[in-house]
Order: sequence, then structure tokens, then C-alpha cells
Amino acid sequence: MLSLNNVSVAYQKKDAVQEVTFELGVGQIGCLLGPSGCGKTSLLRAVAGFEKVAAGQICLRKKLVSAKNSHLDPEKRRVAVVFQDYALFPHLTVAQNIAFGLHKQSRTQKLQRVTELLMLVGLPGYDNRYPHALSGGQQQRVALARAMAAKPDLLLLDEPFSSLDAELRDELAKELRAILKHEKTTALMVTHDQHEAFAMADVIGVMNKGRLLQWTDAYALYHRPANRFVASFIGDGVFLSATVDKNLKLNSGLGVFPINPASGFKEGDKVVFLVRPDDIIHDDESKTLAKVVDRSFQGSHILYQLELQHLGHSRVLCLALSHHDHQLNELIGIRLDLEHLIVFADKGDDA
Ligand SMILES: Nc1ncnc2c1ncn2[C@@H]1O[C@H](COP(=O)(O)OP(=O)(O)OP(=O)(O)O)[C@@H](O)[C@H]1O
Repeated sequence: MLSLNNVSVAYQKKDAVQEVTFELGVGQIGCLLGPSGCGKTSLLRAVAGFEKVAAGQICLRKKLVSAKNSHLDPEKRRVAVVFQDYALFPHLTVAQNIAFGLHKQSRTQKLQRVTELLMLVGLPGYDNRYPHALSGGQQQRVALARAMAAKPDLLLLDEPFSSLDAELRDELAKELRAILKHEKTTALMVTHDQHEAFAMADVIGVMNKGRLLQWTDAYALYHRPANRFVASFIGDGVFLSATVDKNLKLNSGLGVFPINPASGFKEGDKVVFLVRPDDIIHDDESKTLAKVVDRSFQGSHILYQLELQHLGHSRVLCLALSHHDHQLNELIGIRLDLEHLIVFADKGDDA
């Protein structure tokens, strides 16, 4: 449906997006995720046709829509955009807002589609309200209904929940996914919030400094991050240092772990390996002790920050059931339970 091949976007000859390549299939929901300024909005705007590409190609339905010397106008792309500030027309009712893009349809057809969409976004009967009489979440639902009204081939969503409070954001993200799946809409969203990306997307692209570092599903991003940036950006975790021994094992001070020979590491290599909060198991029987230096109560769990005094005071996170209630400075038993080792060369951030 959507394919990008080595796309770069530049402002005054300075690259904001560099050589991005990915594909999004029909009915898939993709998400561009990354820190502020990484280029995700620029990339989304290039797909919409609001920005020209400096290099590479964008194809929609196998048709070239953007290249260095060719550019199809946004209104000819059959693409709809939902912006973060809703941008509803204040002087039009909800029904008129939704029907705005339905030019060639009869009155009855318009009415039918508006009713169907209001039902879908959970606002039946809101036809005659004006935007000012709606909550933020309701306005965003109407904006979504308006964008979907004409059944675009591709829906683009630019931080669609950023002005809503956290609880509503999670709820809407799940609802929105269900709506898009129901309508079989292909969508590409931009966010800097990984929980939103996890709740919404089939496939997530992590960006940093204008580059797409990995394009895959949430599970693979978490368990098989392509590099250090992705590993630290997705989920919580810390890197511990170690040296590869002669048996191609990592002696971490928390246990000995074999390294996959295919990874190319050899004896003496300095590496870092990722330890997630759920890899550190609190175990009273363990002889490895760590000092509680911080704790945050999360209801069912407590997230502890622990200092490993036998490992140069490195710190790790440990997610323990909350009836294991330990105080600051207490020493508690831990063991490392790594499903699989995520290890990178120790040469700083390679993103
Ligand atoms: N119209 C513009 N003119 C010049 N530079 C721009 C323009 N728009 C964006 N940039 C620059 O391009 C880079 C990428 O910006 P972009 O808005 O795409 O990032 P982003 O990841 O969406 O960030 P945010 O999450 O903060 O919106 C930034 O360095 C930004 O300053």
C-alpha cells in the first residue's frame, strides 16, 4: 500500500530525514516512534505530500507520488490526516464536520455515513452539537470520523492523542485501533509515546536523528532491538559492562551467559548487555545482594532501583510483586534470569 525507498527530507539543504525505507501493507497500522526532533513529523508530512522529498521515492498503491523531480499534490493522494489539535470547523455541527469531505454523495448517502461513523466512534446522537460543546476526547473522535468519512486509502495521524490526559489517551488508542481494524483502514501514526505505539500499531519504526533504526513489531523491538538506541528507548533497562571470556561466555558478576557465536564477538571484547527490570528476580534465597537505592510503588508491583555493590556500584531495576516491601538502604537477594542475551559492543551509543 505504502512504500518508502531511501526517502530524505531536507529544510534549507539540511537533512531532517535521511534515507528511510519501509513498507506498510493494506490494512496495517504503522507507527513512527522517536524522541522530539527525530524527523517523524517531517516524514509523515512527506507521505501526505505537504513536504517534497530531497531524495528517494514514496509510492502509494504502487504509484509513485513523491520523488526528487515529481510530486503529486496532497489532495490527489487519497490520504487523510488527523492532526494533534483536531482542527474541527467551529461554525459547523458535528454532522457537518464529518460530511465535509463527502462531495459527490447524495444527502441520504452522507447522512448514512455520518450516522455509521458516529456510531463507530461512540458518539451516536451527537450530530447537531457544535465542537465547543464537546470534550477534548469527543472532539478527537469527531476529527477521526471526519478523516475516515471518505474512506481514504491511507490515514495519517500526527500525535493524535497528545493534548488528552494519560488515561483517556490509553483508552482512545485502543478504541482507535479497533475502529481502524473494523474499517480495514491502512494508517500511519506519529508519536513519541511508546505505550501509545504498543497499543495501536502492528508495526513500529523507531527513529533517531532523522534515521529509521528498526521497523518491526513491538515484541521484536523489545526482545530483539537492533542497536543500543532502540534497546534503551524501548522499555526500561540498563546496560551492564562485561568482557567476553575464552569460552565465548559473558561473566557478568550476576551469572555466566553464553554468547551466540554468530554475533561475531571474540575473547577479550568489551561489551554491554541489557538488563530489564523483569530480568532481575528478587529472591531471598540468593547470595547475591543488592542495596535498595530507590523505589516506586506501582500498585501490584514495586519498581526498585538497586545498587550492585560488588559490581562497581552499577545500578539495575527490579520489578517485584508489591508484597515484597523493602525500604531504602536494605540489602535484598536477587538473581538474574535472562531469557536471551541482548549484547552490543561497548563503544558508546551506536544509534
Ligand atoms: N519547516 C521547517 N523548517 C526548518 N526546519 C524544520 C522544519 N520543520 C522541522 N524542522 C527541523 O527538522 C527536524 C525534524 O523535525 P520534526 O518536526 O520532523 O521532528 P519530530 O520528530 O516530529 O519532532 P516532535 O516530536 O518534536 O514534533 C528538527 O531538527 C526540526 O527543527
